[in-house]
Order: sequence, then structure tokens, then C-alpha cells
Amino acid sequence: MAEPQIPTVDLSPFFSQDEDDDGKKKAMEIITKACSEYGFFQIVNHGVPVDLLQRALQLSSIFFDYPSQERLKIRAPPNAPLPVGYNIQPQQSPEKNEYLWMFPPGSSFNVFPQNPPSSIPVLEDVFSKLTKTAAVVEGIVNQCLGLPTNFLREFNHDRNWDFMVALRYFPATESENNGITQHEDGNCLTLLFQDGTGGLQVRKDGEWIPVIPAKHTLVVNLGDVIQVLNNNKFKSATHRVVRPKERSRYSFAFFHNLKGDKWVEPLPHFTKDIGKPPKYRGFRYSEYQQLRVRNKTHPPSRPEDQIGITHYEITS
Ligand SMILES: O=C(O)CCC(=O)C(=O)O
Ligand SMILES: [Fe+2]
Repeated sequence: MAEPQIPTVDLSPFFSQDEDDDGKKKAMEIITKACSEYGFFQIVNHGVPVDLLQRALQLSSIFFDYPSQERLKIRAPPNAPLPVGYNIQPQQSPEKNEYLWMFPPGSSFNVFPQNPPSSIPVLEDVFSKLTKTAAVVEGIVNQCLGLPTNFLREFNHDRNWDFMVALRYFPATESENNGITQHEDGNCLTLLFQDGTGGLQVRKDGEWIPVIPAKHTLVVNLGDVIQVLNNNKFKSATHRVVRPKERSRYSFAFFHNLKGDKWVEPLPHFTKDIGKPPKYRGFRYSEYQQLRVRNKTHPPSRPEDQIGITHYEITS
């Protein structure tokens, strides 16, 4: 039997000038099924030029090869709300990666590698293009959920809190291969692109399914905010990275996020209006985000002690 694969969706009907209602309908059917079953899908013809994505991966591999004292100079200013700039996982962490974290272009908190000189414009261009694609995907998810037109766009209108992370995973050793421990993303939705190494896996029905790298695709996964709003109709899927041997792996994750002051709770559309009890208590997003950042900056020694969305689950 063929290995299960994450569904792939052609988004060209959403980017083209021509009306293609059939194409849109077909894409939305695949996305609705993928979001209910996997919480993950891949998109092609997504509006971000493939050579730009490749260029960003190339630049990040150059940057992560800088001598470590150079990399360590790229640190967040003390008042930054998140650890932007370069970070490496603490020695005791089960996660074996290093990363460069950035806010939207123009943010005063951003700190970038100065070399190669094209790094800043390329990273900013990738950020801007992924921001646009994420808005299109959010609009599609909004429709797939049957929410009023533009509901998610209006709920999540402030783009200043999005962030992007360039990651490098070290090659696996004989004794361990964890890259990122299994987790769900805490935000609204994530767009991801990866080099050809492989290692990203999604949990479905108790099995780990590999997300096979493909140059033209962006991987999309929904985060906890969407899962809470729709009371578990669409999933925030569990995923992890297993490091391959002998080579580093490079990827970029773009987090379409939410402003910290937003209150997040299951919407009446998925609870009261259809006679279903809420599965989560409401929370201020900033509180959850702080708990999540602590997972990263002060990882607990037992991965199961990481804070996730079950923290707010109503268990009766
Ligand atoms: O690097 C990847 O493929 C996954 C990254 C990820 O899951 C994350 O940063 O939340
Ligand atoms: Fe993730």
C-alpha cells in the first residue's frame, strides 16, 4: 500500500485574475478534508516565487556556517518581546537546532546578519510574500469553516505580531535524532518551507507521516488559536522533526500570529449555535504565548512538561 501523504492543493484559482469558481471549490474541498483529518496540507502555485525560497535557504546555510562568535553577536535588544535574532538551544535541551528569529520588515527589534549583503532584502521579501499568502490561506480557511466573510481577517487584523524563524538542525548522532520534540503550533497558521533533507513528520491516527520535501510547495499547518476558535473542528496537528544523519537540515517557518491582547475562546458558531459545549476555557493570547516562549527559552527536561493548548482544555 502507498504511504499516506499530506494532501497537496493548487492555489492558482485564488491568485489568478480569471474567475475560476470550480477551481476554488475543488481546492476548498481538499482543504476542508485535510484540516479535519490532518491539520496539515501543502500548497503549490502559492504566490511566492520558488527561486526566492531557494535563495533564502541558501543564505541561511551561509549564515549558520559563520563562526559561532559571529552568530552570537546577532542578539535581540533587551526590550524585545520575543528572542529575535540568533539563538541556539541550551545544551540540556532535547531540541537540537539553532535559529534566527525575525519580526516583520521594518520592526525596530529585528537584528540581521550583515553578510552576505543580500540577506536582509531577501529575508524581508520572503517575509512580505509569506504574509500575503498566509492572508489568502486564512481567508480560505474562514470560508471552509463557514464563518461570516472576513471574520478571521477582522479578528486577527494586526500583522505586527507575525514572525519568521530560519532553522538549522544539526545532523543526528548515533545515540539521538530529535530535532524538534512533538508539539502543536500555538499561533493561527504556519507556512513552512524546507530543503531537500526531510525529517518533518505529522501525527495522524497514531502514526507519524513524513512530509516529503518538494521545492515548489509550502507546507501549511493550523495552530492552536484556530483549533480553539472552531472548538476542534479543524485540527492543530502534532508534528516533530527527526534529524537525519550526516547532514544539517534547513527550514523556514512563518507564523501568522495574533496580537497578544486578543481573547481566544470557542466561537458561538461552533458551540452555542449548534448546541455543543465549549472544549476550552477562554484565555488572553499573550498569556499563552509567554508560556510557549518559556518552553523554547527554558525547555523542561521532560518534553511532556511543555505547555500546550491542553492547559486550557475543559475536561468534565
Ligand atoms: O523545521 C520544521 O520543519 C518544523 C518547524 C516547527 O515545527 C516549528 O518551528 O514550530
Ligand atoms: Fe511547529
